[in-house]
Amino acid sequence: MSYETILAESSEGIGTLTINRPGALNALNSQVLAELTSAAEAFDADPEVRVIVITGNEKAFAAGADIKEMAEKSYAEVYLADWFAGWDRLTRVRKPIIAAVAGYALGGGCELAMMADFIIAADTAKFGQPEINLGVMPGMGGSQRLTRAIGKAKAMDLCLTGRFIGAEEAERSGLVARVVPADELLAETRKAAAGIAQKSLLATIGVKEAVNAAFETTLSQGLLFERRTFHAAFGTQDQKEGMRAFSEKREAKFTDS
Ligand SMILES: CC(C)=CC(=O)SCCNC(=O)CCNC(=O)[C@H](O)C(C)(C)COP(=O)(O)OP(=O)(O)OC[C@H]1O[C@@H](n2cnc3c(N)ncnc32)[C@H](O)[C@@H]1OP(=O)(O)O
Repeated sequence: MSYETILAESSEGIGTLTINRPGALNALNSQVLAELTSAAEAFDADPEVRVIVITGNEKAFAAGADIKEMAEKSYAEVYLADWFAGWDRLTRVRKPIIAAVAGYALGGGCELAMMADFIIAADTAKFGQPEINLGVMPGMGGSQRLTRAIGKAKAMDLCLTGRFIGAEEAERSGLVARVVPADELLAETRKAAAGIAQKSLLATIGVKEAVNAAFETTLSQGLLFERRTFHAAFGTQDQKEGMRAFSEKREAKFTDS
């Protein structure tokens, strides 16, 4: 499958999606939405792919939803088309997704990064929700995911002032999992992805579902979900292999069974 606004390639169990609209700082238009979500779904269905990486270029992960595409839309148009609802497709991908962010991750770009399971940021990364400067507000999850990630005070600060934060503040705030030198971003992200790709896919999907459940359920429901998912692991060959390999002091060879 070939795409115009993204590059999709896979090797060694890692599917990489690179947003490719450099002239517009990777602004997320409808075509990017359609292509990125379709490509992510294709990787999700591809047995050769075990982890997905979403990235941009050194100047921008994505400088937001495409302002020029939206500017003249009416309320009826965006409401009836349920503008941005299509991004929910990405959050239904079951395999782990890592966002590798360098440069600007603003508005929809920051929101896209937060749809990933975790973010690895270059020291050049700049995050923000500047929609307020355009007379609107976040619309791809910023008011919800940012608040859950960094708490009310900081989310209010970013969404109300529109200020940008650097990678270090983003890591301190809990938005970003790790910060790495810009020229090592892709190598470090691939290293993290390769490590995850070695694990049992049954276990990685279990982890993803359980951690995400923490945002959707009460503590007691979440703990029960975690425990039942943990119990289910004992029905897999991968649990036997993982625990035997430990006792036999060797690397486990998981078979996703
Ligand atoms: C509304 C919702 C729900 C979500 C959103 O995401 S709204 C968008 C939020 N993002 C922003 O408001 C950021 C907009 N961009 C900027 O403020 C600046 O581009 C910058 C600070 C990120 C970088 O400034 P710089 O001077 O380095 O680069 P520019 O000359 O401004 O940009 C280069 C080129 O890219 C086009 N561009 C940048 N961002 C967008 C965008 N979000 N949508 C559409 N186009 C964008 C910019 O117009 C310029 O292209 P032209 O030279 O052809 O005008």
